[in-house]
Formats: sequence, structure tokens, C-alpha cells
Amino acid sequence: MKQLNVDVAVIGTGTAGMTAYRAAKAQGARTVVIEGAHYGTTCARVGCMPSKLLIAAAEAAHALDTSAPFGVHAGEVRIDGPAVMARVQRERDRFVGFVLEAVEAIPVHDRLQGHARFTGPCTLQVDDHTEIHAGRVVIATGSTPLRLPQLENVGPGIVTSDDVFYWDDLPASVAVIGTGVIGLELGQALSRLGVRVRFYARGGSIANISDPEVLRCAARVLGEEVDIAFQSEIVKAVQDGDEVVLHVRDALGKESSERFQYVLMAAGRTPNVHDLGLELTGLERGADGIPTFDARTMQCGGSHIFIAGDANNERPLLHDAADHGKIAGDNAGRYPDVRPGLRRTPIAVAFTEPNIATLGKSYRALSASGQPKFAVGSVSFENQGRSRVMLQNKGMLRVYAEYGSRLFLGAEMIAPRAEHLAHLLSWACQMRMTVDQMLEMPFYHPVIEEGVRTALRDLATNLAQGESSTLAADSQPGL
Ligand SMILES: Cc1cc2nc3c(=O)[nH]c(=O)nc-3n(C[C@H](O)[C@H](O)[C@H](O)COP(=O)(O)OP(=O)(O)OC[C@H]3O[C@@H](n4cnc5c(N)ncnc54)[C@H](O)[C@@H]3O)c2cc1C
Ligand SMILES: NC(=O)c1ccc[n+]([C@@H]2O[C@H](COP(=O)([O-])OP(=O)(O)OC[C@H]3O[C@@H](n4cnc5c(N)ncnc54)[C@H](O)[C@@H]3O)[C@@H](O)[C@H]2O)c1
Repeated sequence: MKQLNVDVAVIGTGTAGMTAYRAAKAQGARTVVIEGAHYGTTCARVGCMPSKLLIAAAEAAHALDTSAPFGVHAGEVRIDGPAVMARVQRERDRFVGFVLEAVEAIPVHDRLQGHARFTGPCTLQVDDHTEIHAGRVVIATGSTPLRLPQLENVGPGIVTSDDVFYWDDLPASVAVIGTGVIGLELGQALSRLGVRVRFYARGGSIANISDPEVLRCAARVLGEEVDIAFQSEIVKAVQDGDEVVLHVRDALGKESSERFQYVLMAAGRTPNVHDLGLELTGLERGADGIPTFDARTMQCGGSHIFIAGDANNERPLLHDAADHGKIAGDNAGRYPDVRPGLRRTPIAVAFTEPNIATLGKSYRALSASGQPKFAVGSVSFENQGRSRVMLQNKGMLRVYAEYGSRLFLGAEMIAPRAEHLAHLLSWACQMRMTVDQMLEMPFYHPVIEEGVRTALRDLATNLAQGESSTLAADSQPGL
């Protein structure tokens, strides 16, 4: 077996791993990256980019479908499934191509292919060809779609988001298991592209909304467009020719079955930490198998091992994977001089329509026992001027602030173009602005941001009324 001695070994060439590699190299450390599967990153190959490409096609179809109230009639809409998927794949391959160019730029002797496993705290084995002695290790192994045991070994009709972007044509029907971000983004897009879609949700959650008012609004708004069976338990599935018969139990215990071309498992993702030999590292691990780590330094305990990106499940999002990777790579490179890196205000956007977004402190975190009471302001977009002009007047925004300091703390929303509102608000949050300072900022007319101003004015009024006026309902954590 080939032997290799390096300062830093990075496991995984996703966004976190590539960033960690560059950061460790910049510190002057002899660094290698190890990839067990394809180069190209989850984001570009089967994540952020292809999903947004599918959503873009769906938005085009939806614009035609909903143009009549403006007096604009598009005629008969025809969706060419193979053409939709061909564009998704063509553009996806372009994005993957840029990542592959970045991989090619890494010197060959710094790149290893094969599955890496710890054989001791400072040793890794890559397949059965190389043993690496590494002074420091960055685990950047990403995550994998969760597979429900009831849907194992059923047949080709059971798919995950890893499969969808390789379809040659749009299917006739899809059952989506889960109303998290992946399920909602893909399910709504497929539905807008003419696919018969039914969502099955285990409970009542929607994306990562924790505010009960926003959640209620989201369930209503999305439920007007797509078919969601909340409180459903997946019993089993049977492949029958080209279709899957899905058996589901509802909240009353009644079992029913329905046929679909595909069943899309979108029930969450599992960090790839279970086949790494972590038991040989001596690291303390949580119930989920993830090593205990410091989210400011990415260091696992006081050790020479760092963990970044989806693998640590802290915030499994692209920009956080890049931030994690930078911090982990910097620290692995300069170890033992470990320093806290830049962490930004949390922000998450689900590209459903309306968009769903959360930022800063969540309603659930603010409502946790022992936390001080907080003030809430809200706005409905139903009568918001610009949203109504565009016939996108659906959704609501709730904003949170601290009594006394009047600091803006966070927000949750389902709102038209919430991707932009969430950025505006997360910048204010990171700048530690008070609600009054935010209201001193310019608001153009007529824009959706005027809705943000309405919510902030409501928040200012509620702050002025003081803690005693906090409603009991506002102190309940979300579902
Ligand atoms: C459908 C979908 C849509 C998404 N949309 C968005 C979005 O719009 N915005 C957003 O912010 N985020 C989005 N995400 C999340 C985002 O893609 C991830 O958070 C991000 O890509 C994680 O990067 P990573 O580097 O941690 O992991 P990855 O890019 O998955 O990289 C991990 C790498 O490690 C390799 N590996 C694993 N184990 C080993 C081993 N033992 N040895 C060697 N190599 C190994 C894997 O093969 C892989 O190449 C989406 C995800 C999905 C699935
Ligand atoms: N726009 C974005 O930023 C974006 C898009 C896609 C994915 N992502 C990232 O990927 C992560 C994973 O997304 P996801 O949608 O797979 O996970 P998720 O955690 O967001 O949602 C999982 C859903 O599956 C449901 N579920 C779990 N177990 C179930 C079961 N046994 N039966 C039925 N339903 C079940 C949950 O109740 C939830 O609705 C997200 O947390 C996010 O970080 C981000």
C-alpha cells in the first residue's frame, strides 16, 4: 500500500472540502483532498443548481397559466418534458464543468480518489491503495438522502433528489414524501410542469418555519395550489410494472393506497459520518454520530480533526458549507493556533412560490423556555400594494425584536420574493440594527419592501406597549 505523509488531509471535494483545501494550502500546509465518488459537488450536480433550473422552467409555465386575470391569454400551453429536462441537464453540466475546472487546477499529487476511513486518530486509509499519515484532518463528507425503511428494496419507482435531475422526461405522477425544503421545491415545480403531485407529510411542518402564524399561512397558501396530505404515515409501497402503489395511513388510522409513477423520498438528509471509522479517532460523538465540534472554529473537541459542511449538520446550506470549509481549512492549516472564524447571521430560503424564508433567531429558539419575552410585528401580503399589482399577494411576514434594547432579532415569512426580503433583514440583523434604525432607512414606492416597513412599524408599536402586552400565543413554540 502506498504511504503518504501530509500536514492536512481533507475528506470530500464538495463545497466545504474544496474551500478547506484552498484555505489550508494558503496557510502553507502540505494538503491533499480525497474524493470517494464524483467530482462536481452536490450543489452543482444534484442540489442547488439543477433544482433552481427545474423551478425556473416551472415559473415560466406558471406565468402562462396565470396570465388570464391580466387580460393576457397565452393559448394552449404545451410542456415539452424532454426539452425541460434537457435544459436542466445542459445547464447543470455547465455548472458542474466550472467545478471540474477548479478540481483540475489542483495539482495531481494533491488529489486522491477513493473512500477514506480513519484507521487511527492520525491515519486514513483510502480504498485499499493508500495509507495517509495526516497531522490534521478536515471531514467534509456532505450528506445523503434519508431512506425510509418502508420504501427500501421496492423497485425503480422509489427515487430521491439524486435521481430526479437525470430523468429524460417529466413523469406522469409523483408522490412526494416530506414537506421539507427539497420536497416542496421539487414537488411544486413538477406540479407546475403538469405532473400530478401529491405530498405526504408526517406531521404539520413546512420547510423550516417554526412560527405558528406563518406556518398556518403557509399551509393555507401552498394548499391552495398543491395537494398536501398532512399527518400521513407511509405504510409500504409495492412496485407494479411502471408504477408504485403507495399505502398510506391518515391521522384517523384509515389506510388507503394510490398509484404513482415515482415516489420521491424527501424526508431529510443524513450526514455522511457513519462509514468513516470515527470510532477509531477517540472523538466524542453525539447521538447522531457527529463528533462534538465548536461552530466557531469547526474543531472537534480539542483535537486535530475539524468538520465542515453538511457533515456537521449545523446549517446544511451552501453558503454555510463554504464558510465552514474556510474556517476548518484555515485552522487545520495553522493548527494548533486555532481561531474563531466569521459566522454570519443565519438565513435560509426555500425557492417555493411564494418563497419561504427564515433569518436570525427563529421563533422556536426565541420561544424556548428560559428565554426572555420578545416582541412580534407582522404583515399580511394579501393587501400589500405591489404584491397585489403583480397578483402575488399571498403570504405573511413576522418580525421579532428584543424589549428594552429594541434590537431586531429575526424573522420568518412566506412572501412574494422573500429571497430578497430575507437578505435585507439578515443584513440588518447582522449589523445589530434596532427596529428604529431600520425604519430610518429608505423605502421606495411601490415595492414589496413596503410590506417589511409595515411589519416593522407594527413591531415598533408592540415594543412600545411593553412586555406585559405579549400574547400567550406568542410565547408558544411553533410546531
Ligand atoms: C436538491 C437539493 C437542493 C439544494 N438547494 C440548495 C439551495 O438552493 N441553497 C443552498 O444553500 N443549499 C442547497 N442545498 C444544500 C447544499 O447543496 C449543501 O448544503 C452543500 O452542497 C453541502 O456541501 P458539502 O461540501 O458539505 O457536501 P458535498 O458537496 O456533498 O460534498 C461531500 C463530498 O464528500 C465525498 N465523500 C463522502 N464521504 C467520503 C469518504 N469517506 N471519502 C471520500 N470522499 C467522501 C462525497 O462523495 C462528496 O463529493 C440543496 C441540496 C439538495 C440535495
Ligand atoms: N433552498 C435551499 O436552501 C435548499 C433546498 C433544498 C435543500 N436544502 C437543504 O437540504 C436539507 C435537506 O432537505 P430536506 O427537504 O430533505 O429535509 P428537511 O429536514 O427540510 O425536511 C424533511 C421533511 O421530511 C419529513 N419527514 C421526515 N421523516 C419522515 C417520515 N418518516 N415520513 C414522512 N415524512 C418524513 C419531515 O417532517 C420534513 O417535512 C435542508 O435542510 C436544507 O438545508 C436547502
